[in-house]
Amino acid sequence: HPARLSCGSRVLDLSRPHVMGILNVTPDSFSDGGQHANLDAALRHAQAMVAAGATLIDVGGESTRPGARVVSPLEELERVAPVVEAIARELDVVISVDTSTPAVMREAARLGAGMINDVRSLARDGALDAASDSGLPVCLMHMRGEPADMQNAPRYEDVTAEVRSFLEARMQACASVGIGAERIVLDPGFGFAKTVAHNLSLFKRMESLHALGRPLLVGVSRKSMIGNVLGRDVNDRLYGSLALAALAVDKGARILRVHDVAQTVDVVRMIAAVEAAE
Ligand SMILES: Nc1nc2[nH]c(SCC(=O)O)nc2c(=O)[nH]1
Repeated sequence: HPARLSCGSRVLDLSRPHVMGILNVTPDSFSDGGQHANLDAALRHAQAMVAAGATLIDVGGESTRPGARVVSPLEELERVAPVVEAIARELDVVISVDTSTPAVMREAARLGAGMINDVRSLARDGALDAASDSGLPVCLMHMRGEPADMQNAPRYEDVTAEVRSFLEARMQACASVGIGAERIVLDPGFGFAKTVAHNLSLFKRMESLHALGRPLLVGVSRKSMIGNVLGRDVNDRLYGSLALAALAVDKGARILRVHDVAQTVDVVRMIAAVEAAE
């Protein structure tokens, strides 16, 4: 696949792996300061991740963790818009907006976002049109149901085959509103409507998704698939996250969505050094 992804005013060279830093602007990730303090803290966090080598920052205003409560579009917009505007003004980085809400997609694109990252693959009313109108690239991710119920005994015959056909179908939905394949990034959706066994099998077989001909984004950082295997809680999953980051790059993933940017950048750099050797 052509490795250049045009992200608004910037171009990402996806012939090599990139690290996407996670910037949660949900209340549970906020300090208890006021809105301004939180905006300042968010901008400083983004700045640190860019300094550490992140070439994308993923700004999310709605927690999509299992059981997360629903956020109103207005509330989500009030959290996300100021942060996108500040990063677009202050930093040289591709801003990905992690949202399923059409109004948030439109406003973020207007404020300088360079990519739409929708865990619901543009399923909500108006999302396909909002993404199409934005002109931005879109990450399509596999998920079933909603965070409130997606982990209730998910079942698959062949999880990788079903994820692949889901993503294929969403690519066709995108094509039907003029979002060409060249604007698509694909994501298996680790941790969304999947058991640990499903996640590990999907990870092992993720290379079959290359048949769809689009770059892969992988988000496994600090997730429960690591916690379950290692028996570690969320703040002790760095080593497991780095192991999977290395494996994902080895399997051809081109965007790694992570919390621990500096550490993951070192993993990517070591792999690049080996690949560049004689
Ligand atoms: N594209 C994409 N977006 C995401 N947003 C989250 S939120 C849950 C968490 O970080 O634990 N995960 C993902 C992911 O895996 N892929």
